Amino acid sequence: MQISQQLAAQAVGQVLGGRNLSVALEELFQHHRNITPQQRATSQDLAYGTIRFHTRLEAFLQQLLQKPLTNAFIHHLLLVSLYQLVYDKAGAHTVVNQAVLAAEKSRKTWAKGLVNAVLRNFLRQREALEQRLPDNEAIHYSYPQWWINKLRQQYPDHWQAMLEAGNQHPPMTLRINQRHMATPDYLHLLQAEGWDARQVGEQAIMLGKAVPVHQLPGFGQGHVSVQDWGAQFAAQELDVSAGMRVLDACCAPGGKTGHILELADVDMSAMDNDASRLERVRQNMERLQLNATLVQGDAGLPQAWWDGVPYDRILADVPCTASGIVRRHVDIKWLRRAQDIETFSKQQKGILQGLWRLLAKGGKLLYVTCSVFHEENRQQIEQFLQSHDDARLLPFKHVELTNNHGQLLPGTDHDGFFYALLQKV
Ligand SMILES: C[S@@+](CC[C@H](N)C(=O)[O-])C[C@H]1O[C@@H](n2cnc3c(N)ncnc32)[C@H](O)[C@@H]1O
Repeated sequence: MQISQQLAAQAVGQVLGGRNLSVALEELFQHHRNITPQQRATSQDLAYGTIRFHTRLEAFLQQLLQKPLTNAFIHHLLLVSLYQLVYDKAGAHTVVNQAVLAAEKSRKTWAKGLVNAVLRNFLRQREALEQRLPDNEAIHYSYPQWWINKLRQQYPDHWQAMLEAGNQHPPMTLRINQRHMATPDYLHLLQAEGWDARQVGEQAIMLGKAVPVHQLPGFGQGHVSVQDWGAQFAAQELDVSAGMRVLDACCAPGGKTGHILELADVDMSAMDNDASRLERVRQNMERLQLNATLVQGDAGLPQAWWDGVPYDRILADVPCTASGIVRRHVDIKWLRRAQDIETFSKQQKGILQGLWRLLAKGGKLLYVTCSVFHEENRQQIEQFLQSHDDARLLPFKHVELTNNHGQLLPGTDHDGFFYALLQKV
């Protein structure tokens, strides 16, 4: 556990310094190639959990320190250990002993005693410390205050549930490749092997417990992919049929590209501006045994890559704040700044306008974000409709989208997404 606490503490430090969590962890694992898969998984769990509840853990720690702690590693090691003591199932004494050993390795003579004292004090006074936590929303929910304020203002009836949904462990949801197998058949196969699984959507099965993908029956043969149920609405709403010319703009890593191609034999162009992410699309198409023409380019500047033939369907899964998927990308809470919303919103506007010109008359464009902020979603579409007489908004197939004007609120069964289906008239 000690090495996992140590790596998690380093990763937490990097995220609080502005780095992406998965990149930070990957780099640490590269430097510690001898750790076991179990230690790797534990490091990841501890880093994710500590980042998820950072504000609350910091508030506990501040009550336990007599003077400010200047050593960043020890500070983050204490946060990770507190996370374990508050939220994790590991035994309290093991957590403390291992943290003390990790502190000893830092070669600071004072650190061992301090870590021991802080964590044991926490165990002794836990209830009192909990009661003395400041009555403050940012600490209660563990989100930046600007984020809480924005959700409260935009979702007066749902903001608390949305904040709490973002602090849950995300479910692992599968998409069954209809070209290979019907969803109920794959579910029977899983259940016959004793898996805890249930069907949640037409092609979606949710697992009771996350597993490494290579353990999924038929993963290598392309029978199944991992994709949140809410993300699976995209291919279904796009309303594709055989022979259509389809553009999946902003496609990488190709989750939705694969789904569209599983549903219909379309002529698919999959584009993204990031070459390394396009490579992942290529690998995914290979695994699924599907064909797409991969294009590298800027979706907002189609003159550089478009061949001039209009598309029947366009999927615009635009870059966004990702505020609807914080339970999967916990670092987003701390990496985003309020002003990023405007930057994304401008970029989204440019992409939407650029792509609209490529759509055939009568064709449909599905605009998608994994955000819950109105500026990127309903306000973006309202402005687009005001400035484009040739665009009309179409109704959805999914009642979950109809209920909330295209905004899928994050909940137990899916992440938060926004959808708008536009037709060129
Ligand atoms: C939300 S992700 C797409 C997820 C993908 N549709 C899927 O379902 O797997 C957004 C993608 O947009 C790409 N991107 C960002 N800005 C872009 C631009 N100006 N032109 C094209 N792609 C862009 C990013 O590289 C990223 O892969």
